[in-house]
Amino acid sequence: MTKQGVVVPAPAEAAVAVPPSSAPLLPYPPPRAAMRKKCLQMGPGVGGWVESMRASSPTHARAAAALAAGADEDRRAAWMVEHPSALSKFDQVVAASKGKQIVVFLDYDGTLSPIVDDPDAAYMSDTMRRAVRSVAKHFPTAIVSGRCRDKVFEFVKLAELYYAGSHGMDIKGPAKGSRHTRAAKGVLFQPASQFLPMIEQVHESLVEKTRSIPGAKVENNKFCVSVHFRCVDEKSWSALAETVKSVLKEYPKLKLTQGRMVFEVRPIIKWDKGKALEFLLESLGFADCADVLPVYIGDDRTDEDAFKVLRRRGQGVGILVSKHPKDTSASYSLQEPAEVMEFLLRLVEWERLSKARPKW
Ligand SMILES: O=P(O)(O)OC[C@H]1O[C@H](O[C@H]2O[C@H](CO)[C@@H](O)[C@H](O)[C@H]2O)[C@H](O)[C@@H](O)[C@@H]1O
Repeated sequence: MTKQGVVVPAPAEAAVAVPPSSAPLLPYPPPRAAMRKKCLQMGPGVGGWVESMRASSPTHARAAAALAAGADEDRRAAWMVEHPSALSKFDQVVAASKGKQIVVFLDYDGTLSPIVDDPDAAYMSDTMRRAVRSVAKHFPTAIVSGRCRDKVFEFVKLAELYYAGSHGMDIKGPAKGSRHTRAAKGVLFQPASQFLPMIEQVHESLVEKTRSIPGAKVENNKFCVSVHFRCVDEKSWSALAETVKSVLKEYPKLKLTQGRMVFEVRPIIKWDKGKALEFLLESLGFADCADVLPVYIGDDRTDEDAFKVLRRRGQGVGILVSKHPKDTSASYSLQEPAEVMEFLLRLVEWERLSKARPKW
């Protein structure tokens, strides 16, 4: 690794299952569900990948739910006890922030924008943008996304936020200062910069090799590459998995993880959304600080790295956006982006009111 901006060597990340911690992280958290790491490394054969692709498909989730409607209801109710709605438990969530600075971390796809077939058309609504802008007026706020940083900025269009693109491998401070953040125009951290030429290469190769698979879409996210299969016929999934696997054989310094109907090709450095969260807290002056409450909202497997960091620090609120029960290290849940917006607006309103309240 070169010295500039790079502090992380590139050892292979072990695909070990993380044992669930039984220790409570917040004074109030609901018990944590057992966590199973679902990161796909080079290990599983194509069969395992296809099984995992199926598991991430909403059609399959619905079919499974229809088959076991009763059992599913029970499962969901039990899951909601462990991961209650951050809206219905709003008072509990904000009670944890007493005397602390809230810092807000937001994933983009599936959290601020609804999931759509075309990744280039995953627009955020103006009302959501207004909600995020209001949040940023009151709290330091960061967008943490798997997307290329420039691309996610094009969608969000708010200069007062921190942005961590490429799953946290490309971090930039706000171009415009706010009451909570001073403008920190430059790039703050790019731990995978030496992988840029390799990512370019693998992107080209994946585009070329998947061309014959209808619906496959390869997206260059600068320090990582996404291979989408949302629009690929299920009959071609194993061909796609086989193709991706064969391309990656040539790149032992890259690893494969899976998101929502997408393969994510990433450098094997030990850097993820969780590390980005810690880096940003440090940049904001909250390293090893008890007076901060990070609130992280995300919907994807890659957001689990951030939820785990909050668990480990025993500090903060992890909120998973999901309609269905999922293994997660988050403490709370919200069903969809519309609920995320409601939560953000309530947070702003609560902050306004608490400032207006006399301090006895
Ligand atoms: O970390 P995120 O901001 O959630 O980014 C993760 C991936 O999001 C995008 O893909 C997902 O959203 C698309 C648009 O709704 C959808 O078509 C796709 O199936 C989802 O996986 C983005 O296109 C990827 O590059 C990101 O890695």
